Amino acid sequence: MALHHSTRHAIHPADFKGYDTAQLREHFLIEDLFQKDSIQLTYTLFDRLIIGGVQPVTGPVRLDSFPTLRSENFLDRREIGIINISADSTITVDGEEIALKNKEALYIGKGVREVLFHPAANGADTRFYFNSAPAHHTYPTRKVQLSEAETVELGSLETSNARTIRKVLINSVVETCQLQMGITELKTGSVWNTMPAHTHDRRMEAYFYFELPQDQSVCHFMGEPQETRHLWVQNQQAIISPPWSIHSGAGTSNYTFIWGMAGENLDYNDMDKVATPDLK
Ligand SMILES: O=C(O)C(=O)C[C@H](O)C(=O)CO
Ligand SMILES: [Zn+2]
Repeated sequence: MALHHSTRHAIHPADFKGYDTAQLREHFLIEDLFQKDSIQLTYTLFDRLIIGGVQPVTGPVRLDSFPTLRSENFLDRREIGIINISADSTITVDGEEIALKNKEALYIGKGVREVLFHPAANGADTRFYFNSAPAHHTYPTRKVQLSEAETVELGSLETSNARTIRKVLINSVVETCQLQMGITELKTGSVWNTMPAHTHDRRMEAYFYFELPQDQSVCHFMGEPQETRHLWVQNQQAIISPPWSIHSGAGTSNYTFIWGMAGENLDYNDMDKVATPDLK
């Protein structure tokens, strides 16, 4: 089976305070999301979100179940949101072929039996990033184009945080049980995402950084607002953000990232913002 999985446990913020660099990276950074012809996934016990990457090269890659799920099919009790971060390609959902251009998203509801990720027809590099959460209702499979996303412009060049937030899988656009996903693009010259920072105790979140130019990195900040730590993140790596943690980063250049959330509600604006001078 071309699927590699690992589990990350939920961490108490009092323990988090004592972690050194290696422990922070072991528990919160996902470094290896793409391997030829396989699915690489991390099952986190924060809201049981699965964070994964698929890189089909020589043929289709099937989204198989794995022992942790104890279900016949991956989506027997789950929903999934997939974003194409590469060349135009296709995904087959129970026999129906769906074409996805770069940055287009696909929501697949609970109960689908077979999902196949196909390499691009012209042999171009093909990569899909996905988040999956437990689901208790079946909502229809739906492709979402970037033009359909709820889009907001935030920040400014003066504060180095001018960015476009595209809420792609959000309840004003598509029905989901608990998943929300979107794409935030930093403008040239802007480096700070999610500043002012926030927490949302009702939801955990994952950030996947990409389109980071070669030799550039993002310094990601996490932790309770008065007890923050940082991790250096490279292109196409992801961070698990517990509900009690801020999630904000500054790059050595601009970049793009996909955010995904699961938890208690579907209210994107349910955030506890932290005034920047209060961060420690
Ligand atoms: O740059 C931002 O601000 C974001 O993209 C924020 C995320 O969407 C988020 O943290 C949602 O809770
Ligand atoms: Zn957030």
